Amino acid sequence: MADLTLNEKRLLVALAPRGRAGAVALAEALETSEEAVVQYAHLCADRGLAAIERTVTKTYTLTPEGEEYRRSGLPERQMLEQIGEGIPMKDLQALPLSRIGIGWLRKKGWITIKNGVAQTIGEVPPGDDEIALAAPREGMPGIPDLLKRNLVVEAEEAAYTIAITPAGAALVASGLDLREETGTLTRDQILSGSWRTANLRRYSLQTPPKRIYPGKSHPYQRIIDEVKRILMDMGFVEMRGDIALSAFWDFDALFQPQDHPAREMQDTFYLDRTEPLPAGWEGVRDMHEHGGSTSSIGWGGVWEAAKAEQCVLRTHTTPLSVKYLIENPKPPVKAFALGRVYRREAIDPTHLPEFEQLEGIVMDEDVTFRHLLGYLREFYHRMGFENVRFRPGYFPYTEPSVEPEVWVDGLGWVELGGAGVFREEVTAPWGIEAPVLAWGLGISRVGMLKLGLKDLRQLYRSDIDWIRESPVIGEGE
Ligand SMILES: N[C@@H](Cc1ccccc1)C(=O)O
Repeated sequence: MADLTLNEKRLLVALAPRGRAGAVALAEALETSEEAVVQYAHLCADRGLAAIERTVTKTYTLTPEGEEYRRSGLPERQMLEQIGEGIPMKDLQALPLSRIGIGWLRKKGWITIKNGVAQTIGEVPPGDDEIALAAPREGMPGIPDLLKRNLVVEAEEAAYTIAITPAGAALVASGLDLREETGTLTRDQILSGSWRTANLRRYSLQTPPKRIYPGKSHPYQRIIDEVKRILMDMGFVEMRGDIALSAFWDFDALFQPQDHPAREMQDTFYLDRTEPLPAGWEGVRDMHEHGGSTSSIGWGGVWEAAKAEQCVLRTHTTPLSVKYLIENPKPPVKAFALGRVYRREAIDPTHLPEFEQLEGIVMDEDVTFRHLLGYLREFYHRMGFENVRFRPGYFPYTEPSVEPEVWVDGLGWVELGGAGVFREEVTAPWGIEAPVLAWGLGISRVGMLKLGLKDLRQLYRSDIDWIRESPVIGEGE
């Protein structure tokens, strides 16, 4: 029994001659608290050296009202003493305490009422309630009534009795080392060599340690970091940009017609501000109106600068790609952005008005649609999604376009965004000539799936228990 500490040994030694004793008495003998004794006893009990018995006693304290009645008698008793043999009801009602007393007098059958006169039944010995009120103790028959009348309150008190087991007694009989224990060695003890003779406290390998929760980032942030890491591993550089930008960048530069439904107020958050059009905007206007100098015929109609100048909260991260390509028009380009986007969605378990998108572009002399599918498949594989498939899609800025889907057990195919090859209508106004593969993928959905959540909103919670218990994802941690 090397792993008993001095405290448990002392408890056993104190217990041995008595066999069994109350924790309070033991605490006195060991000059410690009752709680400490119970704690040591539990450690002994775990090793089969002692047994603990817990008895709960109920105690009763009088309420102020109960205290008063204990002194002067219950209202019905006080009244009974005043009425004598008989009393007209209205005189009875005029007596002090009558509001409480009359009801009880009748209920207990101490009076009967005939023709407006209350008649007593003579002397009544104290009832169970009165006996209990004098000195309430557990088990008295009058207690429930006193509780109901709110004259006493009940409390529970636990008392512990500890008994030594034969194994415990044998251990004590075999002699226990009761020298002071050393928990942590000091420098002096090491230098002087006195550690050799010190009674070192042993480690208990059976006792489960207290759980500790070191600081860690939010589970969703971990996934975002993981996604960024994967893209960087795949050779992409990160692009960043503003959350608020003009509709020119969010829509027009992406060849989204000015009457496109996604541009409506009910789908997009418009800001009360405008931004001047950037240099080169005329190319975008021409593209919309007639296809510029390409073979495209554009959307036709008149392109309005005022609509393009309106600022919006970005509805996707794709404008970052166009801006980045304008600054880096020569291949090769491999860039990604992971950021928040905003749409006027009604909130439900799978829709939020703000969420994260992963945007990516690959521009090179001879990249094709097949490379695009390869990149997407590779990305999802690295994210842990084995099965990826592509369905034809439509976006005003890509041709061909696809919607990648991943298979999730229990959910089936889950759609995760869009992708395609940028149309000439997007790239030509800026003199970009090499093909550009592009995608915009919902990352909050991925986060939800990877964290096993059923509701997108849970991603943005800061529920501390959830965060504490959430597993650490990603490598290198
Ligand atoms: N921007 C699109 C996704 C997309 C990006 C790039 C190319 C094609 C599609 C969306 O929000 O859903």
